[in-house]
Amino acid sequence: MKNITDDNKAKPNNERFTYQDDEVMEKPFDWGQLRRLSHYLKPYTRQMLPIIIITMVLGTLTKLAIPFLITLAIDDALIAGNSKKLITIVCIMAGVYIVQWLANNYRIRYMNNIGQKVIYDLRNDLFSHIQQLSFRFFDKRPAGSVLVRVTNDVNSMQDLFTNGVVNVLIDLVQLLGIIIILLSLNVKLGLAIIVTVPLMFLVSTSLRKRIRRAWQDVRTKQARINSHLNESIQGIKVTQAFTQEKENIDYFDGMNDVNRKSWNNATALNQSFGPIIEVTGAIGYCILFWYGASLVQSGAVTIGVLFGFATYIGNFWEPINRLGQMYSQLLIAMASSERIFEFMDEKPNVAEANHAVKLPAIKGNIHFEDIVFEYEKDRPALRGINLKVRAGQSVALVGHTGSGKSTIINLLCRFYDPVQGSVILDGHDIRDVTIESLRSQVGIVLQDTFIFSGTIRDNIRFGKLNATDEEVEAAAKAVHAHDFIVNLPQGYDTEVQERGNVLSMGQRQLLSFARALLADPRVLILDEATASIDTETELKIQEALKTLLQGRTSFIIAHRLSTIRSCDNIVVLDHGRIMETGNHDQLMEHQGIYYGLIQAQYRFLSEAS
Ligand SMILES: Nc1ncnc2c1ncn2[C@@H]1O[C@H](COP(=O)(O)OP(=O)(O)OP(=O)(O)O)[C@@H](O)[C@H]1O
Repeated sequence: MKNITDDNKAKPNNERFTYQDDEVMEKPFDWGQLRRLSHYLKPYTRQMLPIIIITMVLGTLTKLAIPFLITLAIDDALIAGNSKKLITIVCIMAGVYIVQWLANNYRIRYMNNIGQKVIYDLRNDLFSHIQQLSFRFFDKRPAGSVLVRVTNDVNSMQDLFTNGVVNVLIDLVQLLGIIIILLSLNVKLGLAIIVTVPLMFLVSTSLRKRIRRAWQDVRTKQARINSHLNESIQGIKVTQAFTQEKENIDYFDGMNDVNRKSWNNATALNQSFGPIIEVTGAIGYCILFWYGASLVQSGAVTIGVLFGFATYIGNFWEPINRLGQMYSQLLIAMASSERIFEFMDEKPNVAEANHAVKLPAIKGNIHFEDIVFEYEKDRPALRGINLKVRAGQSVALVGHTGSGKSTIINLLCRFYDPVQGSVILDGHDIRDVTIESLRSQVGIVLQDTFIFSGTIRDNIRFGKLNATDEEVEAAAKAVHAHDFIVNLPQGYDTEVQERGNVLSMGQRQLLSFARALLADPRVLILDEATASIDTETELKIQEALKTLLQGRTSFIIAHRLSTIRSCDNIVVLDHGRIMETGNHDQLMEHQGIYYGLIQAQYRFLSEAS
């Protein structure tokens, strides 16, 4: 195992974890955030209020009644030797306990239900918001860190919403009731005991800040573990292929250990609340029996009142203790809510303009006008791109790796906005139209075909959710996917998993063709779509593509130049600039970069064979 200290244990070669999770550590307690959280309770307040009030009144009254009944039982029944009265009081006490139990039981069940609804709303809001965020947001974050916020962070709100809020109200009312009763039973004795409360608050306040930081630290460490876990599982093939399992295990062990220590630290601090309450409670009892005994001797209070006091004090520390615990819970929830709202406040970089209109059915005329684009400041990925594409034309984008081919496509789909210039589609600047109406008319088959968990049929239907089974099969047949699908154990109903592990690369690409065909877009983008299909399948695909591309504006990024020969226009990119345009014959005649690329590919193929 690596010899690493706690502070840097999880850090070796770990730049990928230095994302914003570390930045929330030093923020002060934010009441605005608490208010914001309370908005989630708002829709249920009307429903909740009567129940809370009734159960609160019942719970408080019954709680306060017991010590009072004990005082009566001792002074008026036991000492006075009135057994009939004693039986009556005991029966009333039993009734009071039953009412108390029923009220609490109902409240807990009811609040659990409301709490779950709030969590459901919060999680849905967060998920919906994340769905709207732009590629830039995901470029900056490992998938695991996003995952943690939707799962762990939302979960940690559970306690706050299920019982926390109501318990605080009940405890505060109970506390107030007990203080009033203690003072009305005997002012001096009451004051002597209540005086211990500020002492307790003083000590516990100093703990609060540390506890809050400790829980934030736990969340950060957990987020790192989840991020790493996510990467490890996604990259397991690479890890095993490079026999890096041991390295990975050691690395994980380091993170896991740091997480354990961070958790221990937070819970230890949390636990220190309990003893503070106990010690203060013990001081209260000492005062009661020391000072109370002298009051009994002088006849200022009865023995019954002293016992009543003792029971009230028991009940007095209980809500204070719970309030302390609740405070810790609140701090945990605050740490998580900061992280949740940080995402919620994230604005999509590619935002829909207020004046955005629905893009009408397009023909597919596209104009890239003086485009400059950079992913990172001062590192342009595209410079001065001017390109006109007529409706129905097929355009091939070629160039060395990193020359900007995919970036052009990213701008056309409005995954990013250009730093300068505009993309004009049928006379509309694409920033002036709704994103949904734009993307629904631009189909894309990405290099990295993503297969969702579900059936093959569902995966094809992703292109058009209301497509009939016949339409799904027709699309599959058109791209020659039907044959392999019907040979699967359950045909179109075969379940595939995330990343499509039961399918070969070629099969996945065929599925994504079917998906794109079903969507029937006016503009179709194929990003290296034929790169991993064998020669026989490729011939089939070429046939299908002819039909698929018919009458659509299409962009094809293919490294194998043989596949784009028949394109109407070939655009050669280099370092983010357009260097040449023309059809195959024109560019070959020109003997420029394209010619060089073709020569190089021929040389490579003949050397390989
Ligand atoms: N998300 C990103 N964040 C930062 N830089 C990026 C990002 N995506 C691409 N780049 C950079 O932008 C430049 C153009 O990348 P692009 O993906 O468009 O190239 P490409 O021609 O499609 O390459 P390839 O043929 O390898 O797919 C490259 O220098 C690349 O490193």
